[in-house]
Amino acid sequence: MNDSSHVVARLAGAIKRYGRLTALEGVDLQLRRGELLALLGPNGAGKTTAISLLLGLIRADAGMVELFGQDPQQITARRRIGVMLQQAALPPTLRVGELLRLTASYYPAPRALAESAELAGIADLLLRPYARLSGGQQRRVQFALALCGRPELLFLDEPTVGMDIETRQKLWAAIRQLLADGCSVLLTTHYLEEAEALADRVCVMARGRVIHEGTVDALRARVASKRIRCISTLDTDVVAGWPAVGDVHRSNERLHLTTAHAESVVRRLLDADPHLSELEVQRAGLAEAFTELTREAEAASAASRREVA
Ligand SMILES: Nc1ncnc2c1ncn2[C@@H]1O[C@H](COP(=O)(O)OP(=O)(O)OP(=O)(O)O)[C@@H](O)[C@H]1O
Repeated sequence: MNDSSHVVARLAGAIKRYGRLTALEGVDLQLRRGELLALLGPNGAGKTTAISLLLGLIRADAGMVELFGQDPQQITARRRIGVMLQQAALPPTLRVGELLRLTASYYPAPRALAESAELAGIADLLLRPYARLSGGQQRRVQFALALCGRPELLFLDEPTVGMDIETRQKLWAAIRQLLADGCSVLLTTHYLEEAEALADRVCVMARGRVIHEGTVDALRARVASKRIRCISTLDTDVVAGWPAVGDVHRSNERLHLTTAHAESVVRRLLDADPHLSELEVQRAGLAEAFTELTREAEAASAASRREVA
């Protein structure tokens, strides 16, 4: 899988500045055939900028940007991709079916209209004018437009914003089907459960840098925290003073705490409170891992700013 011939999109040392602001500070990123890479990060991290480089919408100030081994502005590379961005400017008077036919006509080997409509779950919307659709329906149409050209690589920038839960899960199922057919997907999302449900790999960005890259499990494992819950009368301030104990709080009779050393903390809890009951230990989810990583990156960046000053 590390063979470079499997790489469909690549940033290497990519730098992008907007005036005095450096939006990307040397970003490396690779997307391989048939995989879904989720690009995560807080607002302003540089995700959209990274995607815009790969789409050829903007140029890097330094570094390498490749789409199928070519300059992203090459039409031969662009014909192999499908794109769903956060904002879509589509002719409002056209009907959904007309929009699909028009978009498919730009591609050399598009899907049949019925297949695209079926995949995106919009078969019942084909005769409706685009502008009259609800926000969630418009997002589904945009998804259909992104996949109608039978792309080898799909860019999905926060695709499920504004969708209800059922629609979101249908879109996830469609994405899984595209992946199974060998399509690669670069997804940005603020919904961590979306990355957890779909991603082969995640790339976490903060302040224009990649601060973590790996599988969802590796990201979780990077954060050693476990959540412990139990019914106990122990004082939260006392427990908070124990070594390796993070946040401690109480809701009614239940004590909640986080720690990187679950075994030793559990032993100590049992020793300190013989009446302790309903003990539960859970590993941290992606949300905790993500929060911890971005907090670390913030702290490191604040420290380097202090050094410079
Ligand atoms: N055209 C532009 N002109 C000036 N600054 C820009 C421009 N586009 C982006 N930026 C800045 O570059 C940085 C990265 O922005 P970007 O949109 O890539 O972040 P993002 O990770 O996609 O954020 P979000 O999650 O909010 O969509 C931000 O500080 C943003 O304000």
